[in-house]
Amino acid sequence: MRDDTVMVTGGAGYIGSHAVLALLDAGWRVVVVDNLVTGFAWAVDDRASLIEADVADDDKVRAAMRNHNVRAVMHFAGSVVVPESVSDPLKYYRNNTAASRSLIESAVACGVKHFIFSSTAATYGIPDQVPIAENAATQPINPYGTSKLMTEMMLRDVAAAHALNYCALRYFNVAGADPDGRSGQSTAGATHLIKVAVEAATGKRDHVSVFGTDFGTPDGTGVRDYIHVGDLAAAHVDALDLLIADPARSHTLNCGYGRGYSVLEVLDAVDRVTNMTIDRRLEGRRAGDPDALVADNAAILKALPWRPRHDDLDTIVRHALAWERKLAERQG
Ligand SMILES: NC(=O)c1ccc[n+]([C@@H]2O[C@H](COP(=O)([O-])OP(=O)(O)OC[C@H]3O[C@@H](n4cnc5c(N)ncnc54)[C@H](O)[C@@H]3O)[C@@H](O)[C@H]2O)c1
Ligand SMILES: O=c1ccn([C@@H]2O[C@H](COP(=O)(O)OP(=O)(O)O[C@H]3O[C@H](CO)[C@@H](O)[C@H](O)[C@H]3O)[C@@H](O)[C@H]2O)c(=O)[nH]1
Repeated sequence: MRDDTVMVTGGAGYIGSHAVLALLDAGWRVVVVDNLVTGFAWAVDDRASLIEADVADDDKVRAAMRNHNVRAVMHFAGSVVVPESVSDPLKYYRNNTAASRSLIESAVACGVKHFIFSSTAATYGIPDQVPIAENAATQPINPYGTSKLMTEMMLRDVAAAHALNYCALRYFNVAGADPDGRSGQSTAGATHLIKVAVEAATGKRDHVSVFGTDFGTPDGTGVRDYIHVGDLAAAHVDALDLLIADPARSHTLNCGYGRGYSVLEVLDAVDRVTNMTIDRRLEGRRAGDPDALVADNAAILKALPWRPRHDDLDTIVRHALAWERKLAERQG
C-alpha cells in the first residue's frame, strides 16, 4: 500500500468507479468525493472511502484532501448529457466549469501535486480530419464540449503558475464493463449506443433507433471509436505515474483505439454476441452528431506504457451485456 492517497471525484459513477478499482488494484489508497446525483454509493469498492459531497463544497473537499494526505486528484465528476447541455447550458458551465474551478483551487490550496481530468472528444467539434490528433483545432459544437475545454484551459494556466501538473484525457466513446463483473454502467435513462443496445437485448427496451443513415461513412451511419472502460481506467493509473515521474510536464492525450465502427457494425456485434436479432429502426439524424470521430492515439501510446487489452468490439459488447444482466437481476 502506498502512503499517499488519490482523490477520485465522481468515483460512484460509471467511469470513475472503474478508475477506483484500477487504483486500488495498483495499491493506491483512494478517497471518493461524489454527490450521488447520477452515481451510486454501492458502486464504490469497499476498500475506498466515500465522502458524499459536491466538488464545489470547499470545506468538505479541503478537509478530505488534508485528512487523507491527498497527492493527486482524478476528476470525473460532472454532467455528461450532450443534448441537455444545449437546452440547459448554465447547468454545464456550473457543474463542469465552475465546479472544476473550485476543485482546482482547493487542490492548489491543499498542495495537491497532480491532477487528471476527464475531457472528451467533444472538445474537437466537427473535425477537419479523421483520425483526430491532439493538435487538431478545438471547436466544440455544444456547451458540454465547451465546458470541458474551458476546464482544460484553466488547468493549463494553473499548472504554469503553481506546483501542480495535469493530464487532460480526451475520451472517445467509452463502453463495456469491468471484465470481472465488479462494475459497469448503471445510469438510468442512458443514451449511449452500446448501453442502449444491451438494454434492448435484456428486454428493457423493444428496439434500437439508428440515428441517421446519410452520413459520409461507408454504410451511411455514424462512426465512433469505442474504448473499453477497463482500458480507460488503466490509462488513468499510467497517466498518474507519468505525472509523478516528471512533475514539470503536463499532457493532453486522446483515449481511443484509433479504429472506428459504424452504428450498424455495433448492432451486428450485439446481435452476434446475444445470438438475437434486435429490432433496429432507421430514423433521422440526432442534432449535432458528427459523421465520424476516431482517435489518433499515437501520443498516448508514446507517452504511456499503456496498451489496450480489450480492444475488440465483441469483447466490449460481451462485458456490457454481462453487466446489464447483473443489473437486471439487482433491479428485479
Ligand atoms: N461516458 C462517456 O462516453 C464519456 C466520454 C467523454 C468524457 N466523459 C467524462 O467522464 C466523466 C465521467 O462520466 P461517466 O460516464 O462516468 O458519468 P456518470 O454520470 O456515471 O458519473 C459522474 C459522477 O459524478 C458525480 N457528480 C456529478 N456532479 C458532481 C458534483 N458537482 N460533485 C460531486 N459529484 C458529482 C455523479 O454523481 C456521478 O457519480 C465525466 O466528466 C464525463 O464528462 C465521459
Ligand atoms: O440509440 C442510439 C444512440 C446512439 N446512436 C448513434 O451511435 C453513435 C454513438 O452515439 P453515443 O453512444 O450517444 O455517443 P456520442 O454521441 O458519440 O458521444 C459520446 O462520445 C463522445 C466522444 O466521441 C463524448 O464526448 C460524449 O461524452 C459521449 O457521450 C452516434 O453516431 C449516434 O448517432 C444511435 O444510432 N442510436
